[in-house]
Amino acid sequence: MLETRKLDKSFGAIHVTRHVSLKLERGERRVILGPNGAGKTTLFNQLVGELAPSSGSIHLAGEDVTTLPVAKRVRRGLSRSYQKNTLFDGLTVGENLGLAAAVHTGHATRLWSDSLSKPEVREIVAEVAEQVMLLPYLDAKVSEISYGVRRQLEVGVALATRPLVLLMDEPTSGVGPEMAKGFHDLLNNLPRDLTMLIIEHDMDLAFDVADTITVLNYGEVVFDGLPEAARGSPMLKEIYLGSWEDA
Ligand SMILES: Nc1ncnc2c1ncn2[C@@H]1O[C@H](COP(=O)(O)OP(=O)(O)OP(=O)(O)O)[C@@H](O)[C@H]1O
Repeated sequence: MLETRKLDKSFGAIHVTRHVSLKLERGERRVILGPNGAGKTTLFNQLVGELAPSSGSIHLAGEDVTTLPVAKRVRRGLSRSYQKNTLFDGLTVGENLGLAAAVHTGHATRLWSDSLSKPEVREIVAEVAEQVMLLPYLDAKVSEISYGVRRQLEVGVALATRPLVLLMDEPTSGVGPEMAKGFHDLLNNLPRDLTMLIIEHDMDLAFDVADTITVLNYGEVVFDGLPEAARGSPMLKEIYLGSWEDA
């Protein structure tokens, strides 16, 4: 469903992504782990289309999307949720979901209240709000919701485009352990055919959510396999300088 082939990225003399080849099957949930500076965000930015790779290619559902801009990738089914997501603070949770759905379904009009009343848009809002547990907050203004609920809404906005692949960059960063656990449950309850790639620093999320784990170190894939195998790997323990044992 999502594949990278020998992806490389350098910033001048700094080689940040080194021959990264990944292959995610439909419905696979993969977590990309790595210590600070391993190149996780740089890889994420290439996948979403914000950064052009120096060489190599990116494929979505069998098509080469390496040179496609962000919006075109979203239209092809590659959606992302991350802190930089622009939520509209003055609008409600439901309106934010509705606008994302309206743009995706081609119902976006100048008068956005018209767009939101379209049956197809309302249907997506109801479905997504349930998926990301936002039903109690639909009428709340974004400026009034908690940080944790914002993170749920960011995932909801990404899901409102009905993606094939959902990319997330550190979805629980800045969220306390209890809320993070709730967030992991939320991810686990998303439709099984949705392919997910999650960039993460925290190993707890990897073990709670991942079908497969990829570990980057100095821009290179140093592990690619099942969570159980990652847990027992001395090399990975070393990379994480002992923090592995806290997981
Ligand atoms: N635009 C840039 N120009 C130069 N170097 C960069 C640029 N972007 C990233 N780097 C370097 O690439 C390396 C990897 O950075 P990146 O942010 O991708 O790592 P990361 O694994 O996401 O780290 P963290 O967990 O700290 O966010 C770092 O050494 C960083 O300084």
